[in-house]
Amino acid sequence: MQRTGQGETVQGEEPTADNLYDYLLAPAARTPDKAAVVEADESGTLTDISYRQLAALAEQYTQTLELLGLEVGERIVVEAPSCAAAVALLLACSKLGLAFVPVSAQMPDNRLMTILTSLDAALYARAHGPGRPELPWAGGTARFALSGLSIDKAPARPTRRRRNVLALDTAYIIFTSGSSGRPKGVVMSHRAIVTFLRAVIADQLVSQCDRIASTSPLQFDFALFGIGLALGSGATLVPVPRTCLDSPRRMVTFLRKARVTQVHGVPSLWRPLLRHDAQLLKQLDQVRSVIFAGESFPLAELRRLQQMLPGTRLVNGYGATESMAASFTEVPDPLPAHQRTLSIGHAHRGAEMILVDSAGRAVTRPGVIAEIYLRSPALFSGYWNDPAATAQVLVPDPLQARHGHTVLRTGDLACLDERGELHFVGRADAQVQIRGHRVELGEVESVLAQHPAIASAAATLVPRGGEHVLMAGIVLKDITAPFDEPAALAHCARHLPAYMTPRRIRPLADLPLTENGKADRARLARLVTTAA
Ligand SMILES: Nc1ncnc2c1ncn2[C@@H]1O[C@H](COS(=O)(=O)NC(=O)C[C@H](N)c2ccccc2)[C@@H](O)[C@H]1O
Repeated sequence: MQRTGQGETVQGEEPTADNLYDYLLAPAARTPDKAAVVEADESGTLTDISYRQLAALAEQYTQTLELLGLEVGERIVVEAPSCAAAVALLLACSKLGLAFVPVSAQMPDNRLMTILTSLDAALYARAHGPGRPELPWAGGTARFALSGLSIDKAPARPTRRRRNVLALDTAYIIFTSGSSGRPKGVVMSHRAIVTFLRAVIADQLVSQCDRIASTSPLQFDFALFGIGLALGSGATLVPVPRTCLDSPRRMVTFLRKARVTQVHGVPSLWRPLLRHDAQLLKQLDQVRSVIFAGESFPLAELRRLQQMLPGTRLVNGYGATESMAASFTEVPDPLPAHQRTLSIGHAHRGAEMILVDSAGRAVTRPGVIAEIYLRSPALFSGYWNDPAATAQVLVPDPLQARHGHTVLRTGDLACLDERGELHFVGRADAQVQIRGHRVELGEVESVLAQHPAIASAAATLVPRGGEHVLMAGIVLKDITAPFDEPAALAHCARHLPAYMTPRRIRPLADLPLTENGKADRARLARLVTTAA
């Protein structure tokens, strides 16, 4: 449907431009009464929001936002859990060409202020609930819920010049902490995200009968992936309330009650279940597939998960926010006993991952570690207001420089196996040099996790007397058992060269995690240092 510029649409015609609103609400025409999003309230009561109801809520939000006369490209910062109202606000922003910038209620005030200020956001909209009384934000503010969107303070903005929303316009911006620590805004256009979703849905990752449980906070694009996969395929999104994630029993009870068939989550989502209540996993007989992403799934834990979910397809979703993702690879069932690394396979339809060495040459021989470059039509537009950082990662295609293509330099290291599939090795910047040797922290962690008494492990470097020493934190399978550090160190010495053996190994109650549920090596370094 062609937009007249006033935001109206001429009914009947297929949308010409890629737009996330048109793409995600297409099922509303075919199956209006089908559940689009399952809402859980505090008491745990589940309510279905149909595609028709979601479209109506999005329309209601659109009308309220339209009165503000915001120009295409203005930024709306949205503080909410993954829920129907947040999805409706994402749709309303997409329809008006406003950039949806999700943040979580757990984000510290100063980081939120940094994001609001660097974006010069037009509006800071938060889902109903306890606010942030001390937030010194002088811009536009709003609150929203299933009942509607109310503007508390209108932004002072020049009126909209009324132009169409283009496929190149920004659909959303995700802030990642980035290894440098300074938050970078990953700007994704409508064309990038719709192209990506069309490709992965064409790769049969989901069927429209699926009920997809999403467990990541909205500020993590794994949550947006769940929204896109569910609605783009006409399936049903089931956001899992944070309160259900802290207890294995509550999580399993929720997944069963919501009749979930596909579960999305980072590897650490499964750790408490695997450690304390693995038997509960047998109750998830309706779960047909699990998609994990964000970091390598420790193989010992992955094997255990596979045993407890017989017949369930486990999919390794690899990629970066700068392209949403790159590949989805089914874990072989059973995972061969000798396998030490996980395959990240081949890129999704329409994209290609290539290995490039430090001299800019393609690596095609198996077993050679080199950097992954991603060729794809679904790449991000750039980092918000940071052309220098953008130029570091959106680089000329090293294998076809003259064509003018730009490719994504992922900063990830991988190597090819005999079948031409890529295996993830680690982050180039997590590669550490110890006494002149290159050390893969991931390799130290996987050796530690093979120790019979150790459930999971994380390694990091801590400054010590002018140099950096390798330290490790571990979680015991039996936290009541005394930890035999010399035995664990001897285990490492048997499997690793001396320079890769940790100086100390510290037992911890849990491995520290980032807000997105990944191993937090910076926090680990502080923990193991103080414990020393
Ligand atoms: N399956 C992996 N094995 C091993 N290292 C990994 C893996 N998935 C990421 N990573 C790492 O995480 C980095 C990207 O981090 S990120 O930008 O925060 N994005 C994510 O973690 C999630 C990603 N956008 C995504 C969203 C939705 C579906 C799949 C993937 C990658 O460059 C890898 O280093």
